[in-house]
Amino acid sequence: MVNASAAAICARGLTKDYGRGRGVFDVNLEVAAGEVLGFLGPNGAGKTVTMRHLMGFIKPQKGTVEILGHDCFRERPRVQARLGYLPGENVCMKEMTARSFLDLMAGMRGLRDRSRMRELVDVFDLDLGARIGGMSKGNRQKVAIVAAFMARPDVLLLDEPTSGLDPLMQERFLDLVEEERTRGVAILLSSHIFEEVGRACDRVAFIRAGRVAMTCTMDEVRSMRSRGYTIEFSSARERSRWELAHGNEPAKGEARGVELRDVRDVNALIRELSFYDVASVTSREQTLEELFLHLYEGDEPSGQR
Ligand SMILES: Nc1ncnc2c1ncn2[C@@H]1O[C@H](COP(=O)(O)OP(=O)(O)OP(=O)(O)O)[C@@H](O)[C@H]1O
Repeated sequence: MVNASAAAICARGLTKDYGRGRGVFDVNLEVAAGEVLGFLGPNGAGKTVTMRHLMGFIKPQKGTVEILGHDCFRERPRVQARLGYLPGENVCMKEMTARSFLDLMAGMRGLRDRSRMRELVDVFDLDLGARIGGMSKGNRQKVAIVAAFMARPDVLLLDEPTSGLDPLMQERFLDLVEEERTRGVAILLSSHIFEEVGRACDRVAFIRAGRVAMTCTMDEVRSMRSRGYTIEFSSARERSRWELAHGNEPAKGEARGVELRDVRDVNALIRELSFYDVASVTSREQTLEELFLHLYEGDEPSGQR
């Protein structure tokens, strides 16, 4: 079990400038034991560079990166002995079978107890006799997952972990993350899949152009989310009346529905609708994707109603 007192994963002021605006700049991250931090951001934002620093592969230009209180670069063997890393790019050796690759990785880690490896092979329905080079992307990803989790690490760095997995295997993977979190593991999970982050993570850090633009808890995310409403008027004429009152050109045809996004004040909406003949109102919560879209697009948050 991990010591729960200090942050298990900690980056402070992490900077690596590759020139022309590429790299990571003054990145601060903390993940506690038993916590899953989602790491979201567009392509090239700096997620993998940050993870590779945490793995001790790269020396920070400025700032510090520590895992379980140890400097990731200077104390690399000590740090790596306690963490599991699932790289975004799969680097399994192609000529080996899954069994020989996992045996090699276990040997390198000095892992004697192979019971967890066998459990994970069963969970992910992995064919140990298959040659890695002949595997599908998803099956290669399963090999990498078993390799990352089999030593029961205290810290997990997961770079786009479900890429290539089918929906059933994605489910199993998310169950595994939950199990590890309950065991007290600190987990940093980078992803482009908002739904996955919403399900698996306690907090989310959003990185853009190498800088952490926002960090918040999933509870904060939930309270920031607005709701969308679909109003179905009793007739197309009634819908046109609504559109005109809102300065919109009424749509032609017989459609009776109107979509409203980002509704903050539901009472104001209900009061307004009382002047119309409404057939039905249905509501929908803004998705995590819609909430963060402005960060992807580089815009300011869209005006809230
Ligand atoms: N060794 C390197 N030399 C020069 N530039 C690099 C190097 N490694 C990464 N970069 C640049 O740093 C930036 C961040 O890359 P990174 O791989 O961390 O993005 P990412 O957030 O993981 O993106 P993706 O979602 O596409 O995987 C990119 O502009 C990338 O081109």
